[in-house]
Formats: sequence, structure tokens, C-alpha cells
Amino acid sequence: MSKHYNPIEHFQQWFYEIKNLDTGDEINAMQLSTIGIDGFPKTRIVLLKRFTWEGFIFFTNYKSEKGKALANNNRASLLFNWHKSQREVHIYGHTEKIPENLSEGYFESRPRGSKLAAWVSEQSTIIPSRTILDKRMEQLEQKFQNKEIPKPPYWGGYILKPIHIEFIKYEAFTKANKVIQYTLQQDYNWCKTSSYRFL
Ligand SMILES: Cc1cc2nc3c(=O)[nH]c(=O)nc-3n(C[C@H](O)[C@H](O)[C@H](O)COP(=O)(O)O)c2cc1C
Repeated sequence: MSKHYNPIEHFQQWFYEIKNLDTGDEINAMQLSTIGIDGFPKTRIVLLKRFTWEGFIFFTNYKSEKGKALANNNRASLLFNWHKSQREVHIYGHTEKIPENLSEGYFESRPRGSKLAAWVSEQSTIIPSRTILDKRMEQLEQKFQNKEIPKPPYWGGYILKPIHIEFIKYEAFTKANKVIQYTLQQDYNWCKTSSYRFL
């Protein structure tokens, strides 16, 4: 019988190991690459807020450039570059919006300033000056004074469900990268391979 591998378990081990080592790596920061409507790739940093057995969750403005890109093509990749720990994780797969009630639940847990910022910034739209930005913030503060700030309808989470995950660890003694790759098979089992890549 073939062995059942679980790359998310592997990710969990690395994530908490690096977190506990406290090397100064920004553990939650990941580079999200999408394919734009113009056909070009674009990469930006977003924060990993949750990971589950199904995938990796981040939050954003659905009307942002990345939101538009993902609406057009839900294929995306993530790169965790834990440079100080000499490790990287490359992931690619398909994204989906998470259910609205889960986005609401996460939004509720955010500080008031971040909630207002979600209202004030229609990400990737041009705000012509700092004065206009400050003015919008002021108006929103008044609007929501002494009130709960609801989640904007255009704001929420995505889950990236991986089909391929690559764990890369630099090994000083071999001067090579140890690479462990997991690829999802048609029967939903993961195929695992290990190799060394010289730099
Ligand atoms: C450390 C860091 C964390 C960030 N986290 C997020 C995030 O979780 N979600 C998000 O939408 N943008 C985040 N941003 C901003 C994005 O990098 C990006 O500038 C913004 O989302 C607009 O991207 P887009 O125009 O490609 O959609 C973060 C930026 C930095 C520097």
C-alpha cells in the first residue's frame, strides 16, 4: 500500500519550528503571484492569516488588482522566503473566496484602525493626495463613531488550495539545496520526491 503524505503537516512543522527559533524572519509574510488581466504575472506581499488542511488563507480587497486578476484566473502561487532560517516554501494551486461569514469573523477580530483602513482604501485605486486620504479617514471616523465597523462588502479572504508544494532547505555542509516536492495526484494522494539541487 502506498504511503499517505501530507504537505500541510510538513508546512506546519516548519512554520512552528521557525517561529520558535525566533530568527527574525517575518514568518507570515508571503509573496503572492497572480496572472494579470494583461497576461503578465505580478507579485506582492500579503500576510498568511490561517492555514488549514485545505490550504492557505489571506485577506484583501476583492476590487484590488490581485482581486481582479484572481477573478479572471484563479491560479496563483505563494513563496515563503524564510531567509534567516535558510528555507523557502513554494506553493501553487487554485484560489477561492472563503465564505462570507468567515471573512466577517476575521474582520471583527481586527483593530479599529485596520477596519477603517479597509473602508478608506479601495486598494490599487488612485488617491490623488495625502490630504484627501486623511479627509476620507476623518469622515469615516465620524460616520462610525461609537458604532461597530462592519466589513466592507468588497473585502474578504481567499484560500489557496495547493496542488504543488516545494520545501527547500539550504544545507551548508553539502553547499546544496535539499528539495522536497509534493504533487497532488488524480486520486487526491500526494506524491513526494526528495532531491538535491546545487546552487
Ligand atoms: C509586510 C506587508 C504585508 C502586507 N499584507 C497585505 C495583506 O495581507 N493583504 C493585502 O491585501 N495587502 C497586503 N500588503 C500590501 C500588498 O503588498 C499590496 O501592495 C496591496 O495589496 C496592493 O496589491 P495589488 O495592487 O497587486 O492588488 C502588505 C504589504 C506589506 C509590505
